Amino acid sequence: MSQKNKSESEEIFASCSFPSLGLHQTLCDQLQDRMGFKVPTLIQAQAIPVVLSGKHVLVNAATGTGKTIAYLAPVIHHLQMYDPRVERSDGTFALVLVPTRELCMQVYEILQKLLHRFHWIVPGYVMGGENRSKEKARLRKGVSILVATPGRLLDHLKNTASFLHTNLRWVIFDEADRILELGFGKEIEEILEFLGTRQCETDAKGNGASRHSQSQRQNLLLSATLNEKVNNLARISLENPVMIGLDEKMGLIKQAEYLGSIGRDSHGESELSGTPYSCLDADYNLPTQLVQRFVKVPCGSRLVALLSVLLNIYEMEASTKVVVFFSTCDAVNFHYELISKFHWGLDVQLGEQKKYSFAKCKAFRLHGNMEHEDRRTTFQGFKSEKSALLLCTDVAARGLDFPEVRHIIQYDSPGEASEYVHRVGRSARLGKKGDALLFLQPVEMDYLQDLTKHGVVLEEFSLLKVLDKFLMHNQKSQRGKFISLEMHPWVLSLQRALESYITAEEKLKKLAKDAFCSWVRAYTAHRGELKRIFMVKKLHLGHVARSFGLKEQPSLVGGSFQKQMKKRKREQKQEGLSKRRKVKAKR
Ligand SMILES: Nc1ncnc2c1ncn2[C@@H]1O[C@H](COP(=O)(O)OP(=O)(O)OP(=O)(O)O)[C@@H](O)[C@H]1O
Repeated sequence: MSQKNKSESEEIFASCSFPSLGLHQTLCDQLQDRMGFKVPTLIQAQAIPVVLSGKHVLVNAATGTGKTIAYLAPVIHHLQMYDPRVERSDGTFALVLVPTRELCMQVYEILQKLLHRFHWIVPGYVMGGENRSKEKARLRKGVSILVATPGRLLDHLKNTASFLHTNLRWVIFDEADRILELGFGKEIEEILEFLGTRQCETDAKGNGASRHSQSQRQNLLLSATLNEKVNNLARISLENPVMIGLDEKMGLIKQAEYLGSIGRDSHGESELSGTPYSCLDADYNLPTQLVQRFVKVPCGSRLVALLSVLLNIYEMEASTKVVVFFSTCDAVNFHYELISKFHWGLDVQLGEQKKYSFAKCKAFRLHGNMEHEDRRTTFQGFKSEKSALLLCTDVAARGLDFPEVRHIIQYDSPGEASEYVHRVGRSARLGKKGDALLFLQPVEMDYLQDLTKHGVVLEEFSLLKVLDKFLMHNQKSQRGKFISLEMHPWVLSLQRALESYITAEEKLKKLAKDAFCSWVRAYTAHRGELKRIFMVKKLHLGHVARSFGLKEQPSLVGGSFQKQMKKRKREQKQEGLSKRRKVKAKR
């Protein structure tokens, strides 16, 4: 092992074994034989003993560091030791709340593997999009460890009388920040109300006597980023939590501040010793081996730049996995259709015909407007391919563990810096290499400062070098001489080819127009501080249209769009008015 690899793996893996953390031998064998995990990751080594001890825990650690096992293993350890053995009729002992359906499936699949030798502990899931009656039937039979998305869980808590949770001992919020950002805050409050906030209040309410006296409630909260909403959830749900994985460089003062910020007394019973700490300034945890770059591209050349970057990646590495993030479902649909169908034939000197295909591998798409079953197939398909391209919205940004993703391209910028962190976190997992590339237009460069505020620093990627590679024979003498990207011969000819192709393909043209409209709408929806950077006023809509391969100016495309924009403005005005009225009324 080279020195570099050695130190990288030392940063990820601990120098102890799973049994030494206190886990049952059969479970350790299962981790090794079934999952191939020989030693724990650092975060697992820190978290497992604490979770085993029964304390409430807040885990804040970089993406891809093994948080899932850090909570599942201790829960299974305890459950498999219950005497009498847990039975289906005992209902649910552990509840794992996750933000998305894909993450729900992912955690459930890991659970299935871990429980292979503990057949009496039954895993299960409930999530939006699934058949309610089938879920009801499963809950009626009994599920020992339940993975759930918040909306559907609440639905069952309210409407499925046979859902037994009087033995509930663990409530785990995985990707807590995302759950809250997706607007599930209200559902979470209601869920906590149903289940009792921190203690085993269900027993106190006399909802059923337990065969298992161990049922003292333990809540766990896991998040790769911390923010005010997560702090609030921590405040409501955790009792004297132990902080794990928070930034080592921060000292005790920061911990105390953090504990203060979530309303805990740092001199009280909170566990402060021995664990690394907090990122009050919302500095984000990013894998150190991740190479992060940005590319500055004028709006009208964005599509050509994206295709060229993809072409370059697959020419350099015949087999690799790439994820490209877009801001809207329509944009994903358009680019997916284009990339799957468009091949560019170019007459090269000597009469040769070179055909460029921009995805030399299987392409997938994933977004929230897809049918549930299609989402599931994409998720599994992209996971199992060795070389593949995934075009997606932020539905794929959190928690999903796609093995071996090397490149993350953020074609549309992510908005909040925390979203940036989660998107790039789909690569460079567990010490593996990763390259992240963020597309920015010249008018958006201030976004880099916003990232810098959170400790994220990006280097510039030289797109011209990539474009020069594709120069035709007769243009090669001019290599390195094009200063303006828009005038680069490769850009000009590819753009022309794209525009003719899209104009000729009715279906694609329609997709391009829809994508154009929704893209501009999404651009207007940037929040707070970011509005100053991503300003529609600064955009040249004709150039935006070019970035969807449209020759027509937006006025031709935008009849319905203009109407929608007007409607939106009216609605915003109305909202503003009613808010102001409410404020007045309060006063
Ligand atoms: N001890 C281990 N040894 C080897 N691989 C491991 C170990 N623990 C976890 N992994 C693998 O590491 C990858 C990342 O794990 P996981 O998805 O739990 O990370 P995470 O911290 O939850 O990431 P995110 O914040 O993005 O959700 C997975 O592929 C998992 O199978």
